[in-house]
Amino acid sequence: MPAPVNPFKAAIREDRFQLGLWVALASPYAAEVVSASGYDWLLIDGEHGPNDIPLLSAQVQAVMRSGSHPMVRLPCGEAWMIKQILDAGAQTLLIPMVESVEQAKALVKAVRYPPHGIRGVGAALGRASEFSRIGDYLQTANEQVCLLLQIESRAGLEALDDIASLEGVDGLFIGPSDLAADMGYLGQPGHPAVTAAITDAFQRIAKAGKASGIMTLDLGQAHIYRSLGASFMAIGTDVTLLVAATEKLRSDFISSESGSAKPVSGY
Ligand SMILES: O=C(O)C(=O)C[C@H](O)[C@@H](O)CO
Repeated sequence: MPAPVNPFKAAIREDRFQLGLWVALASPYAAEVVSASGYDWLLIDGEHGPNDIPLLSAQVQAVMRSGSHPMVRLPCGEAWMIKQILDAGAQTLLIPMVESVEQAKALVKAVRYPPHGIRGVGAALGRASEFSRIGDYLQTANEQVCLLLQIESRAGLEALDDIASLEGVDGLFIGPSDLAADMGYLGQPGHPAVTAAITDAFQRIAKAGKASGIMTLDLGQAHIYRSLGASFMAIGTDVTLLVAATEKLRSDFISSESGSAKPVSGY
């Protein structure tokens, strides 16, 4: 019995667009709630969400029961973190702030078993092999791991062609917020200079035959990125959606109250 097929990796290989959502509440319960909302993938954010490996693993577990595919962003590309989260059952990893082909080569090795990599052999203890019930896991796991690297600085853009050309790199995700910051446009991910850099990056990623990913909270920008050829894209986050929905509900109630009603306390 082989390792489970990675549906996200299969989809981007067949150039089927994948729509995603950012999950940063660091709650398996909240991740499970969102996982039934119909998104192709959910990014479980270990970089900006207050997550550790056990919590990331619990969210992977919660999401796997739904139709969404869990994509885990680690805080950085440490081989021991990669080993633990792959053994815990994650199949798709997003690694932030990749800025050199040497860094990318090390990450490809970290997600692969020898002789093609350095991933430690211990999945028999983890959900990845269904706790050793998948007999052929070691021989079939490499093919089902999807490695996505973040290009989000001028150095990353400089190294993009070499990184994209690497066998074992399945896609590149452009981080518009950090790229804007590095380019001198902190807080302006939609700045024309940033969009121009993203456009060029998408063209180079496509030329290398790899998938291109991005995220935005602005639907207008999302359609621009789609027109530029984004293969996978997140269009919101659980945190910002929760803030917006709760504040709107309160505001709607207050504005819908008739003048005679006793005012709600606190406003
Ligand atoms: O640089 C970016 O943009 C990203 O990598 C995405 C952000 O980290 C995400 O947290 C939304 O702000």
